Amino acid sequence: MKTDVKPVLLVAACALVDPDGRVLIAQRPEGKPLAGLWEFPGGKVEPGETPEQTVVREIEEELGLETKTACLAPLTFASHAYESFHLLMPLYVCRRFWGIAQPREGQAIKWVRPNRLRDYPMPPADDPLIPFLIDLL
Ligand SMILES: Nc1nc2c([nH]c(=O)n2[C@@H]2O[C@H](COP(=O)(O)OP(=O)(O)OP(=O)(O)O)[C@@H](O)[C@H]2O)c(=O)[nH]1
Repeated sequence: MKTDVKPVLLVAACALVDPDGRVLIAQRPEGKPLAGLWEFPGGKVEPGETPEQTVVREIEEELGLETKTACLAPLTFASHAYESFHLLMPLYVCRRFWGIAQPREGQAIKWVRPNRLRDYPMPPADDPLIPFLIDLL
């Protein structure tokens, strides 16, 4: 039997929740893997960072929003085998952030009710996360 060894990639992502209980999703720009799919803000955990620090940094870089690690609550995680790596992605929820979300990297963004998330094609790793957001919100 062939053993399938893939590197584990740690990515931290966050569901930003607005006062109406809507969640922010961003569309991956052209030219990136999985372009056109909608995803939660976040990115790869860089050496020396905690996953919470990654989320705080990425939200600032991608959306111009400020938050703090203490404002992130863990909700669930994705564990998904992609072709060349295995994604491990904690999903945090954040209701306390400052600023107005502005797409800073050419991506489209949308605030969406969790029960409408299925209207937006997301990466396969994200599908199992949606029921947790529906239950929470
Ligand atoms: N941020 C984010 N990434 C996700 C989600 N779902 C999912 O499968 N991913 C995967 O996790 C990885 C995120 O890495 P990233 O956004 O930092 O990396 P990237 O591919 O844009 O590359 P780069 O930023 O190094 O250019 C990608 O492979 C992406 O497809 C999600 O909901 N949010």
